[in-house]
Amino acid sequence: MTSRADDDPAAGHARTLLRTATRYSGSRCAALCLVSIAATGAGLLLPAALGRALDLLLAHAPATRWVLCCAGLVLLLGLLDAVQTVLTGTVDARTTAWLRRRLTGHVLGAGPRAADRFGSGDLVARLVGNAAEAGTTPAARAALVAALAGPVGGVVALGLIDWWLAAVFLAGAPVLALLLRAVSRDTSESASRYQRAQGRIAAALAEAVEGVRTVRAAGTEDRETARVLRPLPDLSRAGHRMWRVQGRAAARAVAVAPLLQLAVVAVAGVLLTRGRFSVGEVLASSRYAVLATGVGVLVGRLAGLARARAAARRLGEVEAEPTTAFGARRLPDGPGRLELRGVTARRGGRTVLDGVDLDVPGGTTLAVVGRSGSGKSLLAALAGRLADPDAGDVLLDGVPLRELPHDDLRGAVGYAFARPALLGGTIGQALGLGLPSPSPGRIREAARTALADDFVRRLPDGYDTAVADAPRSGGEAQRLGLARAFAHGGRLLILDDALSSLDTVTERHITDALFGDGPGTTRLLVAHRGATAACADAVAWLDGGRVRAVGRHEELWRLAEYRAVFGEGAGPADTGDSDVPPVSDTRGGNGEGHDGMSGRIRPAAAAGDGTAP
Ligand SMILES: Nc1ncnc2c1ncn2[C@@H]1O[C@H](COP(=O)(O)OP(=O)(O)OP(=O)(O)O)[C@@H](O)[C@H]1O
Repeated sequence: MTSRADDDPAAGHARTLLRTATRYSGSRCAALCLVSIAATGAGLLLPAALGRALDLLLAHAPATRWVLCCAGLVLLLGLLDAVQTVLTGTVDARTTAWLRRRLTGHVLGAGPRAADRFGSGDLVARLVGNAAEAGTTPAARAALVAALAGPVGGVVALGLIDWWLAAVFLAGAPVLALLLRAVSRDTSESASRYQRAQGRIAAALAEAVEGVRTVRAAGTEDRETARVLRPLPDLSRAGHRMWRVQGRAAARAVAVAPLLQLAVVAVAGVLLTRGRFSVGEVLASSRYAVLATGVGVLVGRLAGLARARAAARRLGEVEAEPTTAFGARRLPDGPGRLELRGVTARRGGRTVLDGVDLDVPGGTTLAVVGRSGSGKSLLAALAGRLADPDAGDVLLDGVPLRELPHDDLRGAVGYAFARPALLGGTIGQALGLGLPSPSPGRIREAARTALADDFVRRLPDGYDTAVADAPRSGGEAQRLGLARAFAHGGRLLILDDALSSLDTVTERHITDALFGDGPGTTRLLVAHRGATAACADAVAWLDGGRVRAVGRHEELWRLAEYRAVFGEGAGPADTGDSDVPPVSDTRGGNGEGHDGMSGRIRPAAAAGDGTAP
């Protein structure tokens, strides 16, 4: 038998999230519940005290005690209301903060997958807007319990005065119950649609802001505005429906409740004429009838709770996205040997990498080349476990990356990207990101290697300049990204197109420094330029999801199709033979390495299709 959580994982996650969040604000929630119920109790006592005081006053009997009692209850109600307001605010704030912390950690733990699935704008809408709405759930539940206690207490009080009064009320109660059920269901549905439309607007807005230069260049501001706001009619329909549901419920309540109150007062009047009731009891009955039919408050509370739960469900969808699990196997000492064994990765329903095998000995540099979309960045992401393959394994010094603990893995692998995101308050902090104790000396040394030190020192506050106040070109940003990767260190350095915006002289300087830094680091380099590939010990040429060949750049350069990857036509070096040597041919005569690189970088036996194209 499957549970509801199995049927709808997002709803299951939403329930767990709300349960844990409620526990987090547990004592305040309990206090809020008690205060709300106490306020309802005081509200229930007031009519009885009022009735009693009125009877005594009409009978010219001493009524001071009861009048004081009424005044005390009114004061207490005011006080409890104030405490309730403060507690509701703090519970909402704490729960929202907890949800945002939890979801932010989860999104970052899930990696690029969450951003790919939801889009950054929608994620922001969920973590900011929906978290705030979902954060009201514990307080809304407490308020609902108290709001329910009012009508229930009212009916009980009517029954205590005379069972006829309760019977008259209960005869009409099913209509009210149906009304409330419809409010809860319809509001929940409309709130989900409303929040989804909000998310779509946020996602489109984030895209438009990111691409604002393209939009300006194309002169399509109006069209883009229309695209961003396309979900508005949907949003408006859902919003109107929400108000209609509440309005209709309130109108029905207005029609039904006074009828029930009138019926109760009529019965109380009959009992008064028969001498069974005093005037005070008639007053109390009419007040309790109003309390018992207090559906207006309930409608508001139920609608609020339905909106909060719809928002929590959207958070549950994010929470359902699995995070990366890490192992406990320690990384042994080693040179940084990287192995890909039968690595297959699918994206967008397409197999981008299909059973790739590579073996990169420690301390060597492998350049990965291939046409645009051939899977170079994906391979780089798999090599440092920014993503997991759908099949096969990636190993560092003999240990599958999946089995490594988070800190061992991140400490061992450094990354630089084509468009590095600089995170941190100052440039110095951004360069030391991820280091347990970033020393200024280490950061400066790394910046010098990346040829970034000069322009950083020219900034108003040098390394202490706020990232937001440090204008930088694409090449300067890349040099900062490289500096961060160099400062990070580690036995494996992955440069995913991280040199593409550098001028050729700067690139030459950096590659010289990079490849001359001794045998301590293994490097995987996504390269678009022949000059970059030429610096590497070997090149892995990706084509059609496979490693077409591995060899030194100058060796592969003899092949016209290889040259075509770099946009070069057939030249004097062209042998006229378009056949790619099988992988085994590229290894050289000893069957291990290639062209003097024996045993250094080689595809595993099955790597590459090994056939002529
Ligand atoms: N999240 C994703 N969803 C769908 N397809 C994806 C996703 N990520 C990558 N792809 C596809 O996988 C293929 C390989 O992408 P990748 O970025 O690795 O190529 P690349 O060789 O680095 O290209 P380039 O040289 O243009 O940077 C591309 O066709 C790309 O569209």
